[in-house]
Amino acid sequence: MTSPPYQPAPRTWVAKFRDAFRGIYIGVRAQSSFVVHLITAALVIALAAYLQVDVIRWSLLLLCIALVLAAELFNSAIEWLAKAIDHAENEYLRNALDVASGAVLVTSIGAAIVGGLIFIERLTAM
Ligand SMILES: Nc1ncnc2c1ncn2[C@@H]1O[C@H](COP(=O)(O)OP(=O)(O)OP(=O)(O)O)[C@@H](O)[C@H]1O
Repeated sequence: MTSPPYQPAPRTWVAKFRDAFRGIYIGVRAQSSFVVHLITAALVIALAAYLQVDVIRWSLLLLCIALVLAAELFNSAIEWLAKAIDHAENEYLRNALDVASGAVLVTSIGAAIVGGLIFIERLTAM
């Protein structure tokens, strides 16, 4: 027997933001690798402050951090969906989960390259 379709009540903007922050909280809690990303982000911010990078480089570094964290949140969302769809082994879910992990890897490599270029340029100019 299938359940009737769930129809959420219309939400206020406050409720939309509350749900979005709830999503961030759940996404962070579900991903053990978030700790690594947060520690890396803190180190990048500390190094950028120490090296006094300019506003353009600050923007690039913060954008990279946001991209990696957003990719992790999407990865977490797909993991929750996968759990809802099937608890048995499923080749399609395996592909979806691996593609989502690949997306996190791609953004992390890109962020590492951008951060590396910015810090190497600043350090060699000192
Ligand atoms: N239902 C399934 N059917 C087939 N393969 C699966 C299934 N669930 C998970 N997997 C495989 O196991 C891997 C890890 O699954 P999952 O991402 O849920 O675990 P995790 O330890 O929470 O991962 P992460 O370290 O990204 O948090 C997936 O990338 C996928 O290859």
